[in-house]
Amino acid sequence: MIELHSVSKHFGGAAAVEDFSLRIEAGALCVLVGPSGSGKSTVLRMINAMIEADQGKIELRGQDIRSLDPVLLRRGVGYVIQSVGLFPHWTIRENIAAVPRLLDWSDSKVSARIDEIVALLQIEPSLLPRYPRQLSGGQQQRIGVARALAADPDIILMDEPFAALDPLSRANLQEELRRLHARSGKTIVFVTHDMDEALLLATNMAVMHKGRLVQSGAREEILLHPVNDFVRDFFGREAMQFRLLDIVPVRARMKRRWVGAAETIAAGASLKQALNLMLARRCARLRVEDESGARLGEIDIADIIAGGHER
Ligand SMILES: Nc1ncnc2c1ncn2[C@@H]1O[C@H](COP(=O)(O)OP(=O)(O)OP(=O)(O)O)[C@@H](O)[C@H]1O
Repeated sequence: MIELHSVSKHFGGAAAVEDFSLRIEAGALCVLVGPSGSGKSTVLRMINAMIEADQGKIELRGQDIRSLDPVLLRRGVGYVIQSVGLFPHWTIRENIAAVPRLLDWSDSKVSARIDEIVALLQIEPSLLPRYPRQLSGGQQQRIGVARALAADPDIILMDEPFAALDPLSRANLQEELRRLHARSGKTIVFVTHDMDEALLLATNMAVMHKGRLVQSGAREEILLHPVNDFVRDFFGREAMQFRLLDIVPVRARMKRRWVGAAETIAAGASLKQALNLMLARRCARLRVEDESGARLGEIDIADIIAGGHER
C-alpha cells in the first residue's frame, strides 16, 4: 500500500533520511518511532509529496508518487499534525468540510458526512458553528482528526497528533483512534516519540535513528528481539518486561483449569490489567471470561511470570 525504496533526503548537505526502505501493508497502523531529529517527519512529508526525495522511490497504492499530481495526492491522504493547523477564520463545520468541498462534493453529501464524522469522533455538535480559537486544545485536536478523515481517505498520516494534549484527552483520542482503525481498516502512519503511545497503537513499528531504519516489524517482535543496543536502550532495558505486560493479552497465558478463582478478567485484557487486579484484590489467580461471559479458564501469577523473557 505504501512502499519506500532506498529513499534519501538531504538538507543543506546533511542527511535527514538515508537509504530508507519500508513496506506498509494496507490496513496497518504503522508507528514510526525514534529520537528527535531521526527523520520521522521528513518520511511522512515525503509520503505526502510535501517534500521530494533526493533519491529512491515512493509508491502509494502501487503508483510512483512522482507520476501523481501532488495536489490530488494530498486530497486523497489525510494528514494530521501536532499544531492542528485549523483555518482560524473558518467555523469548525467549514474546517471539517474543507477537503470534501475541494473534491466538489454536493451540499447534501458534505452534510451527511459531517453528521457521520461528528458521531464517529464524539464531537459535541454545538461546537460546529464556533471558530477554532473558541475551542480547547484537545477539542481542536479532535477537529484536526475529523478534518483529516472527512473525505474518507484510505491513507492517514499523523505526525505527533496528540503530543500537546493533557493525559486524559490524549488517552481518549488514542482509544478512539484504535477503535476507528480496527473498524475502518484504513492504513495509518503515526509518528511519535512516546514509547507507551507507540506500543498502545501500533500493529507494526519502524524504529529510526539518524535518518536510517534500524528495525521494523510487529511490536512484540521488536520488544523481544531488539536488533542492537540502540533499540534496546530506546525501549528502556529496565522497562522491557513491563512493556510486554501491556501488549500481551490474558488469552495468551491463561490455562484451561478450574482451581476456583473469585475475581474475573476478560480474555482480551492485558497482562498488566490482570496483574493490577491481582494486586488490588490481593489474589494470585483470576477467572478468565470471553466477551459473552463464558468461562474460558484461569490465569495465575505464575503463568504471568513464566512467560517472562531473558534480555
Ligand atoms: N525543512 C528543513 N530544512 C532543513 N533541515 C531540516 C528540514 N526539515 C528537517 N530538517 C532536518 O532533518 C533532520 C530530521 O528532521 P525530522 O523533523 O524529520 O526529524 P523527526 O524525527 O521528525 O524529529 P522530531 O521528533 O523532533 O519531530 C533534522 O536534523 C532536522 O533539523
